Amino acid sequence: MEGGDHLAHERKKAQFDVEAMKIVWAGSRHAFEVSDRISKLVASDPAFRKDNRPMLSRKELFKNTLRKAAYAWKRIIELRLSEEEASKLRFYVDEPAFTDLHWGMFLPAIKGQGTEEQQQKWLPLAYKMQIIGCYAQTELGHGSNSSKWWPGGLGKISTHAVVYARLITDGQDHGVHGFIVQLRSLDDHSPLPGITVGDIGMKFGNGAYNTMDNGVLRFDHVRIPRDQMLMKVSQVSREGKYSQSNVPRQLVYGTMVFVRQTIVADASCALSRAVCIATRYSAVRRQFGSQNGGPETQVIDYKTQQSRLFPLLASAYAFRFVGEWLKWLYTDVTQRLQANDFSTLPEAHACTAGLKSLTTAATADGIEECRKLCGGHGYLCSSGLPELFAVYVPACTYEGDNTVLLLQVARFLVKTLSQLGSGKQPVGTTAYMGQVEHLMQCHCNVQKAEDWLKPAVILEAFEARSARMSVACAKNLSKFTNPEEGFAELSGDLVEAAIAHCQLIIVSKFIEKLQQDIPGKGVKQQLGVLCNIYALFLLHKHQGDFLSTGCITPKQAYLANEQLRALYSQARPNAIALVDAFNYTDHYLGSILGCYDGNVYPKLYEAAWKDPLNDSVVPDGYREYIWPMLKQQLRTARL
Ligand SMILES: CCCCCCCC/C=C\CCCCCCCCCCCCCCCC(=O)SCCNC(=O)CCNC(=O)[C@H](O)C(C)(C)COP(=O)(O)OP(=O)(O)OC[C@H]1O[C@@H](n2cnc3c(N)ncnc32)[C@H](O)[C@@H]1OP(=O)(O)O
Ligand SMILES: Cc1cc2nc3c(=O)[nH]c(=O)nc-3n(C[C@H](O)[C@H](O)[C@H](O)COP(=O)(O)OP(=O)(O)OC[C@H]3O[C@@H](n4cnc5c(N)ncnc54)[C@H](O)[C@@H]3O)c2cc1C
Repeated sequence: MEGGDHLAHERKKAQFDVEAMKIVWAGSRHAFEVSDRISKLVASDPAFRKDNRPMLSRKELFKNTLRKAAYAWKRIIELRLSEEEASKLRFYVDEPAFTDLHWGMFLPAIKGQGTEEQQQKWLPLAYKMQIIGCYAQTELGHGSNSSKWWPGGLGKISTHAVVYARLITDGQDHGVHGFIVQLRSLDDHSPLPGITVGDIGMKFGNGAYNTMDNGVLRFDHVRIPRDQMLMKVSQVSREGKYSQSNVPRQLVYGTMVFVRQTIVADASCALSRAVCIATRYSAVRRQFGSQNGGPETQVIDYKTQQSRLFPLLASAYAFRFVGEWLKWLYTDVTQRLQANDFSTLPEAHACTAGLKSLTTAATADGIEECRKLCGGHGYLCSSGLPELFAVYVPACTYEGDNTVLLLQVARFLVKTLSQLGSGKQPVGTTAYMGQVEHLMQCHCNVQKAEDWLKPAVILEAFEARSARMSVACAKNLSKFTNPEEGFAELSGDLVEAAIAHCQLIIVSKFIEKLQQDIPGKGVKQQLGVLCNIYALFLLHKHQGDFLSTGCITPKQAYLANEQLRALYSQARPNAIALVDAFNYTDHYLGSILGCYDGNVYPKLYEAAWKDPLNDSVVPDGYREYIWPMLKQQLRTARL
């Protein structure tokens, strides 16, 4: 079967308005229109070709990224793109570059930690890209103060960096502060005196994150002008006197709150991309199961395929909505900070850290699962999945190792519980802790499988599990005379309690989304199915927690699984339409297996012949190495 839409029969099965779902996914009609327009702009411009990335050497790859970045910037200026449009352009160009750190961390660090005066001096230069900055926090060896190691953009391109270093005045160590440091000459790009800087070397996977110049940086007696210390949080006077503003010191880490929030939104994009590929391919692929000489079974109809794929589809939507909410939370906390209200900063930190950890871990695992769901073809670069995995997986490490971040959440939970005694009522995502007495003894009253479809039932089960796990940790911690020793000893349990809390946040935000007015035929109903799949999949996966804390009975766990199977059957006819709703172009997906028309096999065949190895019938090296070997064996055989 050549040409045409090979997935048309699947698209006809949809029980909801796909166009309306596209708007829900994008966040608003305006966001959809911007995204749609920019994705087509990028897809139709050959300058943004990316299918050759895995074939290029590091130097070619990097130069190509510089070309794309310069070209993208030129187009942004020519087309007078807004900030929203420019960041969509970056998204669809789909290539990590030094510009990410410039726009995503260098600029926000100056905005968040610089004084008005500092912002006036540096931001215009940065906005016009007359200087290029990076974010230099991580060290080669922890606390060694020897070398910065890892900052993206540092290796070869940045002219400036926000460097995090200890401030010592009059022999007194005031802790870590941010400093704007010029690294390279603006004339010939050579490192300034006393500065050693370079790339740290090739990273995991071909193409992938190797478009980025992660760098190493050393200073030898480098003098930083006093007014280049970011001074919103604390200051050093001309006389060398150190003082602090009336704001919490934690604001020094504010850039991380911002970036972690964007990483959660990105997780839904990376996961939905992998899921789109695996879902379309699962509908195209037929394997075994033919009856009475009919066609073989589409692999998407195997229950095992559904039980691996549909929770990932549901997770992509769940991460989308929690990402939307997190953006709102971040905007809210930023407005409060501007009004000197710092009360919600700890919660914003805990939410961004915990959700970054959960969503990136699930997305990295999910991409790999999608590769397996595509069988052997998933391992081909032309499936798009190997590069997606390689480029995505460091998200589990950068912006804070995921386990370290969960420990931050655990500290926040323990602190919240300890404050209950003093009558402080928890708010926001920890409000449920205010009902801790009820949650410690409540009984789930599910009696039949459909009872698991009630949002209140699901919420109470997740709240009770989270509260009971946190309370158990707090009780165990109180047995230690040294709290830090206790925290270290119980860190495994604390991480699990933090995971339970963050899963509750994601489930509850999905449920809240469904309480909104959602237009479009069948759209809300499909989202309801996905929400229940997400919650019951988690419940099934973590049933050990739910059972051991006594939140549900074994019979109720069994009923949850029964309901989950029924939900998979409901999702099945809508699966292709649910991934179409992401509105990804074939260029962005970068995958033959996931192409919109499902015409997979001719495209795979054609792509194979484009591989450089197939440029000649006899490969380079044959004459040199193989032919003499064959000749030798022929001679031996004749003897
Ligand atoms: C080719 C095409 C190009 C196209 C171009 C087009 C042009 C583009 C135009 C527009 C484009 C726009 C694009 C934008 C793209 C954006 C993408 C951004 C991508 C970013 C990629 C990310 C790269 C990665 C960067 C990094 O990794 S940076 C390094 C990050 N490091 C960490 O995260 C370290 C983790 N460790 C911690 O977080 C530790 O907590 C700490 C901060 C190091 C502190 O540790 P310490 O031990 O000193 O303290 P703690 O005990 O941990 O905490 C003390 C108290 O502070 C509280 N706390 C901690 N952290 C925070 C925080 N972040 N916020 C608030 N509070 C915090 C903590 O709770 C403690 O409180 P207490 O009350 O208990 O005392
Ligand atoms: C692709 C990429 C891009 C990056 N970009 C930048 C950048 O632009 N700027 C920048 O400054 N940095 C950047 N980084 C560095 C990144 O932020 C760090 O790698 C990350 O914060 C983890 O720190 P680490 O490497 O020191 O890991 P470590 O802290 O050494 O972690 C190693 C292991 O120890 C465990 N561990 C560590 N501490 C604890 C603890 N307290 N309790 C329990 N377990 C613990 C961790 O869970 C992990 O398993 C980047 C990293 C990568 C991979």
